[in-house]
Amino acid sequence: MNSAIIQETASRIQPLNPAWRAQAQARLDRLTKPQGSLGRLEELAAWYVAVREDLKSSLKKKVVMIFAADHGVVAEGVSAYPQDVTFQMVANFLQGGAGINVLARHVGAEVQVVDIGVKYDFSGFSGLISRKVAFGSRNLAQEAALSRAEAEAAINVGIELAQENIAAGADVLATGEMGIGNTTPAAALAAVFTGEPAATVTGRGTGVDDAGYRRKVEVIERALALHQPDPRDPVEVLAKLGGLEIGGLTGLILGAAAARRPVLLDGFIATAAALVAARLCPAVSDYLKAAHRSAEFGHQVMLASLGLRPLLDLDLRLGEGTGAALGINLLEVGLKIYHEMATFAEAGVSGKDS
Ligand SMILES: O=C(O)c1ccc[n+]([C@@H]2O[C@H](COP(=O)([O-])O)[C@@H](O)[C@H]2O)c1
Ligand SMILES: Cc1cc2nc[nH]c2cc1C
Repeated sequence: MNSAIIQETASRIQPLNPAWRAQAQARLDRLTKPQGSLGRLEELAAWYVAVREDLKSSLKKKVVMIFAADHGVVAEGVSAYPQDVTFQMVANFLQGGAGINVLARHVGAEVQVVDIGVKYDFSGFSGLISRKVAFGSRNLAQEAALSRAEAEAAINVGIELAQENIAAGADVLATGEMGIGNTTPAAALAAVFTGEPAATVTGRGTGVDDAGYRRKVEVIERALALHQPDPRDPVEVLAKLGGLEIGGLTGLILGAAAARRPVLLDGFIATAAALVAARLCPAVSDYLKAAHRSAEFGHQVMLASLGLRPLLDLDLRLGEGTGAALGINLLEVGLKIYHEMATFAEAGVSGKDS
């Protein structure tokens, strides 16, 4: 049933119609500036218009969705922090004290926190979206991180939450995640989908030392040798290598694109989810902007394979959706330029050919 929903959602995603982008660019070219001089702010505005298929489209409701989950692979010593930080940070998000809360407040975005697979019982917590598929994934170095049914359920959670948010008026969705250990499955997914060796797409995550880094690369190599994942079956790859939050983000991306809503990608883990989504439906990348290039080694390789050029390069490697939140600001600025700047005719300024 979930697999049919995933297929149906992917089948509704259409490549962007370039006529909308061209019409938006025609207006941008009439504004009082040398043509193209607002660079990527113009690109963002034209992209948003093309995604929404509306020359008057506004950007009001902005949502950052944080999917949180745990990872059995932490038993291999691949993170610099203990697993409990996942649930502790979920509590911090709900109290408004995390980095993402500060940045989301700054850009006027709502933060939603989804328990899709944290190894903790949150009964009694308020404000949390409870969509737990399992109490964490299993250790991908030893066995499949998820069953295929769990992977599909996680993707389906993301699709449903995208649909609910869009029905409630969300204009843009920003990806967030929290999960101690999740740069390991993200790097493993990157290796499978880009075809690069593990060492080329693996970084230090929360900051493992040299020995931890060597262990991490070795764990990923072992997992790839064990599972022999076939990139032509992206859901199976996700199941073997994991991450329930990565599955949730995959669904969020698919659900948003199917409903013509733009998605701002955060860093390394969000981009791993985008790789899964793009294998399910290549046209999905039309609906994505990479908000930033993470300092996590290997992120650039993933972005290049998706054909995405990051907007910001701030050496961020926090996750949570922090880079994506900053991208919201740029998108909003691009649209303000598009809507509010005077044209040459309105301002009585001489154009290039007059
Ligand atoms: O978004 C990124 O590029 C990013 C890069 C490195 C680390 N993180 C965050 O750090 C956690 C994963 O790091 P690790 O070392 O535990 O695998 C997880 O909670 C992510 O949100 C995020
Ligand atoms: C404290 C902390 C906050 C985080 N936010 C996202 N990943 C994180 C990892 C740690 C360790």
